[in-house]
Amino acid sequence: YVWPSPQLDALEAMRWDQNRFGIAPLIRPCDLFIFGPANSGRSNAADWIRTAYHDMATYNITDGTGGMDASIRFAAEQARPENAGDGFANTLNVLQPVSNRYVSSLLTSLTLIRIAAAQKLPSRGGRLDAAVPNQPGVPEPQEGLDSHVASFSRQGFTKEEMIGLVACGHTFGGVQHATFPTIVPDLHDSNNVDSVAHFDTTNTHFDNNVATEYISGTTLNPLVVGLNDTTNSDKRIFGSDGNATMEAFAQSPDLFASTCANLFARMLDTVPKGVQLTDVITPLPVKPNTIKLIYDALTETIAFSGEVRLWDVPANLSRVVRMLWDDRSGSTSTANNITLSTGSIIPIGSRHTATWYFFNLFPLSASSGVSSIRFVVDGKLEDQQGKGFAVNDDLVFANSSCSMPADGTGTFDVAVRKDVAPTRVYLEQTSRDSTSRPIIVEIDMTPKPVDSSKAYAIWSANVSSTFESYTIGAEVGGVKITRGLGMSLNQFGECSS
Ligand code: HEM
Repeated sequence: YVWPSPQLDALEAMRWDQNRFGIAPLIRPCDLFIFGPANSGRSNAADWIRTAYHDMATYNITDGTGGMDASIRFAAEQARPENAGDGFANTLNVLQPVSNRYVSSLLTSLTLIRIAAAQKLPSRGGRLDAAVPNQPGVPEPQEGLDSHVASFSRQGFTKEEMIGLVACGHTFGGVQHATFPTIVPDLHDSNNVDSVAHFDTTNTHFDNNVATEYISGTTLNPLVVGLNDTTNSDKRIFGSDGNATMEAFAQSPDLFASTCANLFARMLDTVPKGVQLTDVITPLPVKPNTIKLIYDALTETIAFSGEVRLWDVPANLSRVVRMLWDDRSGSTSTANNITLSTGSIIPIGSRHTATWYFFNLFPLSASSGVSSIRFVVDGKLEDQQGKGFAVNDDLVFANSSCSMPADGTGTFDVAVRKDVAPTRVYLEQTSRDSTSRPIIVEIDMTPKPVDSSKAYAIWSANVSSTFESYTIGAEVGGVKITRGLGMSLNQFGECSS
């Protein structure tokens, strides 16, 4: 995709740049469980994967209802017997706060699956959080094989795919005594105080041991060798094709990994009818980030700062990264270039690196502004195949914005370029609706008297929090536009009176 695209930029960062933008600390080490002691026997990873499946399993391929839409966040869904346990509430407690106008509540859980299961799994965005709970439909262990086959068929999976998906899910975690006391007894194990009977011996890792142990007859999977045969659903499912699929998985870790990557991708992309997923999101080789423009009316300048990420470039301390920019008229003066500060290298798992270069607050003439930037990396031009990286200087925060620490309030000033003529300018604040979906609340701004000697006019609004982050919104020619990096008042000075 072409940068900038606020939604794809956010999804790309969440998917690929986990160390900087999100959830890596919640899944490393693999057995991390933040809702209980280290010896609980449980893990965040297992909870999140089960959550993703239970969210999807309501899908009805006939009418396109249900599917991946974060409806599992509704208490009414979590209260159903098919959703026994606190794993869903735990998952949502962690992931919902990370969601925003561009990233749905369950996206991070999906991201985790992609990271855990197969880095190469294609990743798409565009899922939407449901407004109401879905119909029930998650399979339960006491059901017979025919019922499970019918259930997976309704979800869009064949019998063979059912065997695969269950094996791929059940390489993580296990069955808890507290939730399923008739399947798992109290284990009286000080290394597993929640008495979780794990599906395989490597329950926090993605590997084919669920299959090798099943085929070799050493499995302790409680849904295969449980004392009550009625709830041995994995035994019935795994054996339903004469063990052909499980044999093949046991013989080939690669086949297991690639099959699971496919099936997980299918599971994650099973969305309600009408939801349009994006193209596969791949990491941008060169990605500007945190581009910040701040107008100063006293000096008629714009302070300009930001950073750029180079993806998967070799470590090289002597690399020279320069930035060139076009002013608003599109012309590039040879003076419009700067060498960026030496990068910091952030490993992304064991497979990728992100190397960051920075530029800091240098003033541009407000009458010339900036329209586009490009980079030169060790002499090679990086400009999105000639398109450049567009930068908007039409609506920017003004440094006359100020806070009053005494009462935690303050004033935002937004500078509006005089040729723009918006009918409305407002601050955008992210809030939640009654079902916890992110929504944007608009705080109207009022124009100040115009100073004809300046390139920008100022619009103002008082806000009651110096910590809340706002972006800029405006209506121009009947169209709503969003601008700016989110900023809070405590990033500006104190008000003088
Ligand atoms: C017939 C189909 C299935 C049945 C009857 C079934 C049943 C169960 C049961 C009873 C548990 C124990 C939950 C607990 O104690 O908290 C469980 C755990 C789990 N299931 Fe399934 N499951 C099925 C399919 C799947 C699929 C398709 C996936 C994923 C693709 C999946 C992923 C998981 C995971 C990751 C756990 C471990 C949760 C944890 O340890 O916290 N399951 N399953």
